[in-house]
Amino acid sequence: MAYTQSTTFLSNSPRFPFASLPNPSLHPPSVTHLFFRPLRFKGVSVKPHTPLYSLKASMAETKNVAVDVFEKEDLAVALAKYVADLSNKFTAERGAFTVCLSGGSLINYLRKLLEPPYVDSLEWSKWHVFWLDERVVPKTHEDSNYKLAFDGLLSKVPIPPGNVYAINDALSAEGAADDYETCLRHLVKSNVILSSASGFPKFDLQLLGMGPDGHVASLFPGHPLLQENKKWVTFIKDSPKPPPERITFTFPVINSSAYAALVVTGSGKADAVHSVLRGSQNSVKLPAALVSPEGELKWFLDKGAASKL
Ligand SMILES: O=C1O[C@H](COP(=O)(O)O)[C@@H](O)[C@H](O)[C@H]1O
Repeated sequence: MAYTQSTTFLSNSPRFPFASLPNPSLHPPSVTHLFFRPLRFKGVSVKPHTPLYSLKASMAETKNVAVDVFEKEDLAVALAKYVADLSNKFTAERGAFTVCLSGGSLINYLRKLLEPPYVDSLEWSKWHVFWLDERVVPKTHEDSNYKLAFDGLLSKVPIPPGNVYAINDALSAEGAADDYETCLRHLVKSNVILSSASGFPKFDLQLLGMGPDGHVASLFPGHPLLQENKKWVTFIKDSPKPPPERITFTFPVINSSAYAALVVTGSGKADAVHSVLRGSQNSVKLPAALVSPEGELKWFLDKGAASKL
């Protein structure tokens, strides 16, 4: 017998040494465990892209949240499939796929897109790539989110250069934010980016990371920018994480997207993950808890990030 769905097996298995396996009786009513996926054992590795376990969370503001926990390598496989499926869906439906990247660890987790079957089969020419946030540094600087994505992904796939919308690095933070918003408004007018009923741009997919403090894009805990509800793109000059000057999408833009994924790994983020997914309704919300897209939100966690759930 190579399969099991028993939580007892998982708890006892040396391969899956969860200190705190999800226990439905411990959860607030807002988070319910749906099921444990079948896992193979006896020397056979976990099926590619099979989550170790999945949670379904219905957070206050978000109707549709899924949380999958993976071995690190499986996370990259699953994320590639998720992005590829959405690329296929949107390119078939409307001949374009608008995808927004974050910086940080996310880019490395997209690496499987550079392998078969995706590298040769995706309609890269129909991709339009944007950034949720960018540091106000030259594009050649080590801190540049553009450089990170270019070196790790974009330079290796045939996306037309004109479809890669980098932030203007010759401008001040304020100027670059205004310039990027103008660019987005133009692309909404020309129907490259769809428009949501609320009037904000509706990207097909936004790929977010989360810092150990719970920040997403360049929206940091307790910062007044969390309340910005008019601008599409704004700037920050006092980012608690260096470099201090950045531009960032605002929450109304993040939350207008059709699909959003939060890719979070490492035990250093376990407290923030716990606060976002298990925090009480009355507690102060970390920025990641304010991610609430019109469409679907999916969390990709590794065991470390999920270790306090
Ligand atoms: O500064 C930033 O940090 C976040 C999180 O990065 P990670 O390395 O902890 O995953 C990232 O999503 C954001 O784009 C970046 O500017």
